[in-house]
Amino acid sequence: MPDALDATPYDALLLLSFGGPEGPDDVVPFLENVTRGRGIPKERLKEVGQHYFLFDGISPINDQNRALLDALRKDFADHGLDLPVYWGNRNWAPYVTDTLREMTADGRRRVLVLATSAYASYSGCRQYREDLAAALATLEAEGLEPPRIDKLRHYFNHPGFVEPMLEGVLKALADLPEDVRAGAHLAFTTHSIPDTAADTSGPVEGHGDGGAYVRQHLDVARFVADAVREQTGIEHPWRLVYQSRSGAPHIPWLEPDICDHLEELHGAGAPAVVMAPIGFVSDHMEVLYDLDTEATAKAAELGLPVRRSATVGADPRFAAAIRDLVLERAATENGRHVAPCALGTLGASHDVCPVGCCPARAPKPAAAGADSPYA
Ligand SMILES: CC1=C(CCC(=O)O)c2cc3nc(cc4[nH]c(cc5[nH]c(cc1n2)c(C)c5CCC(=O)O)c(CCC(=O)O)c4C)C(CCC(=O)O)=C3C
Ligand SMILES: [Fe+2]
Repeated sequence: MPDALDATPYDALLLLSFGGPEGPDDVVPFLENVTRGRGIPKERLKEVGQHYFLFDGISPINDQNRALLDALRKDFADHGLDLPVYWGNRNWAPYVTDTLREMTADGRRRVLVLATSAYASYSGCRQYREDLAAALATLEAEGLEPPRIDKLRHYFNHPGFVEPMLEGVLKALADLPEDVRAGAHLAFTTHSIPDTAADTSGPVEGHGDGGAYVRQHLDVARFVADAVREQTGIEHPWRLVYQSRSGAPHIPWLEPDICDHLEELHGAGAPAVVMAPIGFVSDHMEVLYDLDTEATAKAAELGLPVRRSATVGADPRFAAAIRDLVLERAATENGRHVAPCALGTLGASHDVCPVGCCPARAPKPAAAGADSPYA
């Protein structure tokens, strides 16, 4: 047995995720949960419902989170880190409020949160902090004393997130027919978000110049493309593109869309494309439908060979990265400095979201940040 690791002052980790339907009857109530008050056109909702029905109404995201929980528990146990791991979601059971109620009953007082979004943005960060604040308010209204909550820093550039991704891109390239491999383009993809949300993502100092969301993705994309060149000796042209746009058509969202990009590359004579979903932590519905179904069909129609590289999922290196981040944060809370791990040029992200980070359209209380109403 290695020496026991210690996450004091933290006494639990909460995996906080999106949630997804687990059968046909869940699809409509799930979509209602997701879109409450968010102004998504009815047409878009019908369309997205069809994506889920194509897969028997089952989102892969819940099983992927169960696999990640197993990987985290195994990694912690193997390394003598005695830290219980819980799971709660925004939009489907187990709901985060219920999980926090259970954690309160179990006597947990200091909780660290791991969100299944790696980058800064309202949808990927502050909205989860709002969910936590709403859960805390509910529990307080029930007369309970819920734990104090902190959130782990963004891990988009942690080696345990980036290295499996790089390996996936190399594998996808190797899987292309040899005659088109050397000329293949890399299309790094992430979730499109409204331009205004992108521009105000991350801390206030970076607003107005494109924002942290795009900057962070570009840094990862460049790092991976450079590493591919170092390992293969071939310079593959690359671009950051977007997928899964929703919202009304007159509102600008990040572009180009992956399907338009494939068309453009084909028109320009590209012989093959690797689609690398660097914005996603696991192969959830956006990856299975928007890339593996829609974009892959588009490529087939064009006669363009494509491969889709793997997401990090429950890779043991990712679980190890989370252990590293937990211990890093615990050390900081104890007044000790440890050099934070980060690849690329941006350095490690902040531990505590500053005031004004990734603002909402309509301000709401958000926990686990400098503007949290909770201690
Ligand atoms: C940045 C971002 C991530 C982070 C990346 C990450 O965390 O991985 C993410 C994750 C996810 N989004 C998901 C599903 C949906 N997102 C929607 C809607 C929206 N997402 C947005 C952004 C993001 N979304 C935005 C700006 C909207 C518009 C409405 C709004 O402003 O809130 C809608 C409504 C229908 C539609 O319009 O698509 C659905 C069904 C699932 C579950 C998939 C599964 O079931 O496997 C996951 C993990
Ligand atoms: Fe989404």
